Amino acid sequence: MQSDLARPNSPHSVPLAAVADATGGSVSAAGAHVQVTGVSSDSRRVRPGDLYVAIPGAQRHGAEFLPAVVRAGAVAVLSDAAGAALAAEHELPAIVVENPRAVMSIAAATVFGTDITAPPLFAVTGTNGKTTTSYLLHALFLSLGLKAGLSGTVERIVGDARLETRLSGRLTTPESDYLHGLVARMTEDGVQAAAIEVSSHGLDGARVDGLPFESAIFTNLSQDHLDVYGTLENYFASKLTLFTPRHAKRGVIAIEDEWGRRAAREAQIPVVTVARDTAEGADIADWLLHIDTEGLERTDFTLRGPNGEELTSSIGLPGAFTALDLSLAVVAVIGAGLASLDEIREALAATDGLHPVVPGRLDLVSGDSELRVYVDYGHTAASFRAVLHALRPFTPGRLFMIFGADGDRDKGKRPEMARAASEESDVVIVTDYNPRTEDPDGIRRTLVETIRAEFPERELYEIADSATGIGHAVAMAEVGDLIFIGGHGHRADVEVDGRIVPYSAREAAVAALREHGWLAEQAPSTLGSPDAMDSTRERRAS
Ligand SMILES: CC(=O)N[C@H]1[C@@H](OP(=O)(O)OP(=O)(O)OC[C@H]2O[C@@H](n3ccc(=O)[nH]c3=O)[C@H](O)[C@@H]2O)O[C@H](CO)[C@@H](O)[C@@H]1O[C@H](C)C(=O)N[C@@H](C)C(=O)N[C@H](CCC(=O)O)C(=O)O
Ligand SMILES: Nc1ncnc2c1ncn2[C@@H]1O[C@H](COP(=O)(O)OP(=O)(O)OP(=O)(O)O)[C@@H](O)[C@H]1O
Repeated sequence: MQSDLARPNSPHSVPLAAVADATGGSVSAAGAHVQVTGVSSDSRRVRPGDLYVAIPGAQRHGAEFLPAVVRAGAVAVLSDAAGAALAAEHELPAIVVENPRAVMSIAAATVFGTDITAPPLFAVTGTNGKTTTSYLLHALFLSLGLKAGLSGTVERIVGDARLETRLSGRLTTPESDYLHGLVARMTEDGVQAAAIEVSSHGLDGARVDGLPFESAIFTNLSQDHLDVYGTLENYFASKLTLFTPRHAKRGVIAIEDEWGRRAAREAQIPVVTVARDTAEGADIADWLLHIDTEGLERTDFTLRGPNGEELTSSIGLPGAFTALDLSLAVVAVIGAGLASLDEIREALAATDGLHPVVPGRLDLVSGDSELRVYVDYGHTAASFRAVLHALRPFTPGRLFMIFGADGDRDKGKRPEMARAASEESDVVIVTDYNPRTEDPDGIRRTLVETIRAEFPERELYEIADSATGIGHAVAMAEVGDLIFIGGHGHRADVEVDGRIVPYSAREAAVAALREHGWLAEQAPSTLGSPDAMDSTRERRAS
């Protein structure tokens, strides 16, 4: 596992006793003169000089990995009594606390120095749009001439350096030791502003504790993760903890439905609200977004502030919701004092709007082929609706929707996903998505039965293999049609029967487009680069 970006290159040395003081733990006598230079809760990331945080997890106790941790050069342990006893067997000094995960952020902040200095950090939470809004923030920072950072589902970015999450533990919101190390590295590398995706799991797991967020953004809330939370109310309560002084100085909240309005009412920090002028919350929003023109290539908008100030600009993505995500980013940047509206207007005007690259979200994988094919990571009913609604008006032919549902996650959301997938599309192809340890036939059955019962007129195919389903859609498609592949997004693998198997819907789509003559043969390295992709510009012989 690579971990380089989440570590400062020149770490400081901190007395173990100082970490014990900060965490309120007791340190064994052997630790009196020990110095630590890093913190890790994952044995696979331990470096010489580290304090290893041995966490009792649901699957394992981190102390099980002490032999590997010692070999990797850890010099001390922070753990509960059971972990500390095992550490003594390995002659490692230990700080003993009741709940190691709860205080890990304090240890990490003390060692990595993030309690003293950090770039302005912008947190983004919500069911849909965390990744999108984080990339829009990142693109906005860059357009303002700032050195920028990002941490999210797809990758971690520090200036020009990038690390994919599949190489760094996969979590959208990594553990606090990782995040504090990453922020320390950002400081060291001169990053001037960073966007951090914050999941509800991250909030509950104390993963963002101790990070001084200048601003916290709430995009929206809809059904997801009810396997963990039981009710939307509990899920909402988890998200809302971000909007407290413990985490953030101020907030920016989209108030397009009752969840957003409640978030604004119940937040315990000063918040500013944003809504489209057509949305339910428009009458009370501080900032109003008007969509001037929608298209597949760009969305033109005007954002009006509470004092009559205006920003007319555009975003190089389809969907009014992407303009809303950008508005949240703009208002957060202004609120945090990072730039004025005039400076943002000037920066965006210089490039005729913002042209972000959001990996795996509304990702046009067909280049300039006459058949448009999008791959997208969205895997909730709300995101299906938002995207299909945005694409429908610009699809003169048939709209193909290819999707499946996650295994081992919130089974209750599957029927609503099937509805959302079918409402505005003409052809629906249900495939396997990411079954994990669940029986994929059973997952498809729920989706297919819902569509058959509620949309009997819909042209429906059940094709287990995702690549075959994509191939089938491309083979049937004609000029004017549009294919939307929901779920896989940026991912290059899926979990089947508990095993990680390589699979890229993006590559499957490009291969099918080539096979059926929509795209000329190209070297794979040009994949996804519209300029480099030759369209056959001829109607495929059907
Ligand atoms: C429910 C949950 O979030 N669990 C997370 C939690 O697991 P856990 O506390 O049970 O830990 P464990 O696996 O028993 O391991 C105990 C300790 O041993 C350590 N260990 C483990 C193995 C090893 O070889 N060496 C080692 O040191 C672990 O780092 C950990 O410190 O801590 C682990 C270590 O960080 C995470 O990998 C694990 O995420 C699991 C895999 C997961 O799937 N989490 C998902 C639900 C999640 O957090 N998702 C959200 C995004 C949700 C969304 O919006 O879509 C996210 O932020 O990613
Ligand atoms: N404001 C929004 N409202 C509804 N859908 C949105 C919004 N912003 C983005 N989306 C769509 O939602 C889906 C998920 O987007 P994105 O990956 O940015 O969200 P996320 O919160 O990071 O999701 P995840 O936690 O699953 O990674 C995509 O289809 C994206 O186009």
